[in-house]
Amino acid sequence: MTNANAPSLATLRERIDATDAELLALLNRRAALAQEVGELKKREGSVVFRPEREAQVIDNLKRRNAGPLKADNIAPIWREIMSACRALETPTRVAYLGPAGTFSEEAALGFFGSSIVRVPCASFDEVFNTTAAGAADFGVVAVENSTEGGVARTLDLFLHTPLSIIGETSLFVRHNLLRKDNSLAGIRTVLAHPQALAQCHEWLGTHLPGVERRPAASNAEGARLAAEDPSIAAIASARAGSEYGLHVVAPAIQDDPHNRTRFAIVTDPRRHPAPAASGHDCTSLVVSVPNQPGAVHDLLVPLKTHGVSMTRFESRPARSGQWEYYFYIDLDGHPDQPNVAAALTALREACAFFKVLGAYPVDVH
Ligand SMILES: O=C(O)C(=O)C[C@]1(C(=O)O)C=C[C@@H](O)C=C1
Repeated sequence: MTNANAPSLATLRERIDATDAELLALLNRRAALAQEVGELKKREGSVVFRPEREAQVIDNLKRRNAGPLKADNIAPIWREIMSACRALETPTRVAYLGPAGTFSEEAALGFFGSSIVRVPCASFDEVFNTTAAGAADFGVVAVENSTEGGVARTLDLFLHTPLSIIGETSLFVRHNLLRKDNSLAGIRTVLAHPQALAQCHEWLGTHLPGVERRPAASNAEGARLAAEDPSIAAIASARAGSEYGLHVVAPAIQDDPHNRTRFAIVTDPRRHPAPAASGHDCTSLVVSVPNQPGAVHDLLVPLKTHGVSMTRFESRPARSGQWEYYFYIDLDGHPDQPNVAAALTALREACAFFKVLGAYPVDVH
């Protein structure tokens, strides 16, 4: 059915062009304001990136959104806008596990937007070291996966690093089998990061039984090598596939269709102070308790007493050979809140080892 009174395609496009011109003028007005903010911060000697402010901007807009734009589209659009505005104030150098095409890179772009200076690294250790040495302003590291649990190396590095967490972001992780030839026949080796091999364990057992599974430094590194040798298949993102010119031989091969990975954003607290409270924050700590009866129970008492919710509790061996553990704990709230501050003080007293890894706005979608 056609409506004789409905505007034509040409008319609608003219209106879109006019609206885009208005949007462009508004975006430039916003960019000029951000430049002024940048100059003010330079005079004050304060840092440019304010994750709590960016979280609040997105939160406010989501609340005001009258549609038809979907609420889920607000965060990605404004992250890009703020990324472009931030870049006018100062460049943001971000270290992550490379090479191009990794999920870590996707997480970095999702959190900071695309107006960043990319600093791809060969390992999680290198991400920490590069950021601590000041060659990057921020690092992005995988912390936990919904299928595989905690990322052991990152958790171990958190123990002694001078860096703090200032943000988090999570990604839906869809793995694909990538190869130079568009078939499963003749694959002799599957290359991927050990986490990805584990997340696709069942699929590999069913579809490529007996094929060697070899760990790679990253999925994208596996894809790069698969582009050089048709007997190698890689498990990586579709983005990595296009980056290295590979076919998606089998899409979405992760055993859990809801597979997600959570990333932490780290920085040097001497150069970038902790984010102020945003109103919707998380505080991450790592603690150990004396190896005696009731010690873990005692750890939880201050949280109950002060009404602080725990959103994550994970243990890692302390490597003392004594069955001692470090506990990685996420609390709901920010140390600026009196009940959270009181719970932290009580916890510090109950623990043999106590380190606040950071307090930061929870991921906003
Ligand atoms: O409000 C600020 O502090 C700004 O610098 C502006 C702005 C923005 O574009 O809205 C940009 C960078 C900061 O991370 C936060 C917000």
